Amino acid sequence: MATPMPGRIRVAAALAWKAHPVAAVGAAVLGVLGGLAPVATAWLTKLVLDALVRGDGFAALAPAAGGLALSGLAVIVLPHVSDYAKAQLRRSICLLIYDRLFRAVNRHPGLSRFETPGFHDTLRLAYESSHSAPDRLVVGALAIGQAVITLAGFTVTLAAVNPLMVAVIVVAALPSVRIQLVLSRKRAEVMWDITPAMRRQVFYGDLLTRPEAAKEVRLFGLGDHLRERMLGEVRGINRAERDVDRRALRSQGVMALLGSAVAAGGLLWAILSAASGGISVGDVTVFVAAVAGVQAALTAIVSQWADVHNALLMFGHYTDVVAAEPDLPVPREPAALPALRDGIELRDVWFRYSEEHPWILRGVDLFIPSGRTVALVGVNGAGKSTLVKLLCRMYDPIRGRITWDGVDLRDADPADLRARIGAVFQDYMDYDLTAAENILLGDLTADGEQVRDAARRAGVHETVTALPRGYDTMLSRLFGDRDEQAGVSLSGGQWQRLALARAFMRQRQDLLILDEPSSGLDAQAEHEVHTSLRAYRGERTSVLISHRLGTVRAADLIVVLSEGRIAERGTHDELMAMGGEYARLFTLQADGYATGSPDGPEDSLRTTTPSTRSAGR
Ligand SMILES: Nc1ncnc2c1ncn2[C@@H]1O[C@H](COP(=O)(O)OP(=O)(O)OP(=O)(O)O)[C@@H](O)[C@H]1O
Repeated sequence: MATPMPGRIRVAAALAWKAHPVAAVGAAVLGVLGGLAPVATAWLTKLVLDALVRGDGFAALAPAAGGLALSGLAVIVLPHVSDYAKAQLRRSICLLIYDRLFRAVNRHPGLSRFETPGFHDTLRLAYESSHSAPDRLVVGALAIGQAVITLAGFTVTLAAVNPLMVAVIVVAALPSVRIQLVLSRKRAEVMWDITPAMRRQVFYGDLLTRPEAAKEVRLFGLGDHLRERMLGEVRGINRAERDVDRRALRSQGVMALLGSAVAAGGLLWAILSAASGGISVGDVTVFVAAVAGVQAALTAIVSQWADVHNALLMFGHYTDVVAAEPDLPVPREPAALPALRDGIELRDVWFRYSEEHPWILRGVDLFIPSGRTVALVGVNGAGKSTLVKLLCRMYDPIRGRITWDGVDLRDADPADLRARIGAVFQDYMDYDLTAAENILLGDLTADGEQVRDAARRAGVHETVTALPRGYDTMLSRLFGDRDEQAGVSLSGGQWQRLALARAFMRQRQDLLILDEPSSGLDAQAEHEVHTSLRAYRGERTSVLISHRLGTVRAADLIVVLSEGRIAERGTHDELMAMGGEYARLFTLQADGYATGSPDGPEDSLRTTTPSTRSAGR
């Protein structure tokens, strides 16, 4: 739910105070002095001029002249000091707000928030505006404070010379205030409306620039098509922004004309009054300064207020993200999750990604005994990866429950659960970091020996040591050392082995989840990895997903998922004897190898296998 405006102001003020109290107070004090300086200058100028006209001696003039020199100095110096304090404040707020924003993002233990477009847009706007919105809020509020002080000083000044003029200027400024507020709301609305287009623009831009996409973009000749689509988005964004700018230009132009007419009328009155002896020459100068000062202060207040208002609207995205409840409920006192003894049980588990999506799992009952290997097989979209995401508690079942030795996963802290799990997902990550860091991310507390050990087990140690800088080689074409060494990129299968090594880093793991762990490996490598995995799995509980049925035949239990339901279960021999879907698929693959069919085992599976991630690299 959106945080109300007063709440946002409170949050922004608290942020400024927390970020840098000295800079915040300094900026406020400098703002007050900066607001008073022009008024003091105008008054002192009047005093000096009137004294000169009266023919007073230097002694009588000296205090006012000295004061004038000082206030002139203040008018020149204060803005610089104030800018320094505000910049200091801005940097500190930026640091603090990034910290809070990403803490809030990390508070969501599950995935659902990241897959909700609305939240995604809010997050993006919060991130993009977080380095500017709070700063604009605080700096804008300080500028308003300063302008209010100047306004008050000049209003009193003006009232002393011509009270009617005060009323005329204020009334003339009122429509401008209203217009600025409407405009700032409109700008925030436009910003929200164009966010999806901006996301698409970034997406197309990424496709045109990312090395991963460059291959297909060239192969299919997509460059111009993608460029056009990106430009289409930019044109749409520009149109929306231009419409608001035009509105602003029209209304602000009218307001500027009105202000000039009022100022010209005032000047005429002052000159005529001075000519007829109604007011002094000093009064004319102070009057002219006051009219300009009041108008400038009102303009500053109005435009700053519009900016503050707009920043408040944008800041609302930050407060929304920070206030959002975790996507999965985490109990205050989570149940302990000791090492797995009996097993993990899914009892009548139903799941869909949202109410708009179809059911993906429909009443799954499954027991994964401790120390055993359970293989999940089934056609594309059967729900295998979804099931393992539920095991990691990336989502909670909509109905039914999953228990870990009898403890409902909903009662556990997801962090405790994940500390007990090692996993390689089908869509594992390649990190643009060094080879060692790519593995170390599996357990940040580990040392170099553990990293090498995991690499050996995943069969990637030799590959890594052969790299230009061994484990310290940057595995990135984007972030290589500019002068010395271009980054190195690995093959799909090598990346996959690194992901395996990362999963092996979890020392306390009780459950090993392998979702297509060898999809990108050559036959020899696949054989080695599976031998190594079998040895490594040892007594560990593991869940293995693979479309290559030869790799799952040794599993203690093979489960065939079909349209979210368990269609068959048993050992390889039992399922073959049953003569159902598993037997059909297995025979299809085996025949492909045996007959050397031109369709081959891989092709015969193409109706059922996913296009693996590495295949796309
Ligand atoms: N984040 C998501 N949001 C919405 N739908 C999703 C999401 N992830 C998966 N799905 C849908 O859920 C269904 C099951 O997907 P899942 O990845 O679990 O299948 P799978 O059995 O692992 O398939 P594959 O063999 O192709 O990897 C698919 O229809 C997919 O479109």
